[in-house]
Amino acid sequence: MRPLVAGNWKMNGLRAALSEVTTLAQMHPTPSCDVLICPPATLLAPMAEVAAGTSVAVGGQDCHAAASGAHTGDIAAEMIADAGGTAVIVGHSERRADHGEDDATVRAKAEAAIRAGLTAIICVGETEAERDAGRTLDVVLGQLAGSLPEGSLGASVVIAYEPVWAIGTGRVPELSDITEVHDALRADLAKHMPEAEAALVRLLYGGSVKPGNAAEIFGIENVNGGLVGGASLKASDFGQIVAAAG
Ligand SMILES: O=C(CO)COP(=O)(O)O
Repeated sequence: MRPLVAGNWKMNGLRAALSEVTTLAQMHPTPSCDVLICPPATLLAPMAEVAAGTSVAVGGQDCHAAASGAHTGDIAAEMIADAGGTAVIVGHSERRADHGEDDATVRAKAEAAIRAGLTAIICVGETEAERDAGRTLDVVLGQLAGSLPEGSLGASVVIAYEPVWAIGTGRVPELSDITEVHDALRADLAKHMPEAEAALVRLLYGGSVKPGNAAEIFGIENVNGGLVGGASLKASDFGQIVAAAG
């Protein structure tokens, strides 16, 4: 399966940062993975213009479930597509925590993404307390069951496993722990869609992915790429991570 290496810029990036995309595309004109950057909404359209015709695709970090309407401050999946985006992250733990998004909300957003023709990158992941209580698989598989739209096709969804305690902390699970969760996700997907579709779903790992650890993480069988935060902001770092997926 062709890996996907996605960068989540979170609430970082002014227009001057668009040059990072040009640099990244020059570093990797023909990467052996799909490359995606999800900038803040203000940069979606200009980044899509800069990235047009290059190896870099552009996506959103969140969308509303509705296609339009009285939802001040929100953006619709259709708007992301209209701005030139091809994917959107939904259910990131920062959205779940900061905005009280539950699985049903995340599912509705994923449905909206698919409706708009975007790839829905659905995030799941346990907190440190949940891991310490031995509940990692319960939590992650529960979020998967609750957040995945009914009848999803494998190519239209991506699952990102992001342990909350590994995000922005420099702490990464043992490779055996990542393996366990990704194997469980892969097996569980077949309960939610036909096996041929489940086999097409890419499973990303996210949480403190850096140039120095990307190759070993991407080497795990059911890890099909990464969702990268801090290390996606600079092409010099992100380009190394893209290379590690090759
Ligand atoms: O949350 C993440 C990506 O969505 C991971 O962030 P970091 O790579 O900064 O840990």
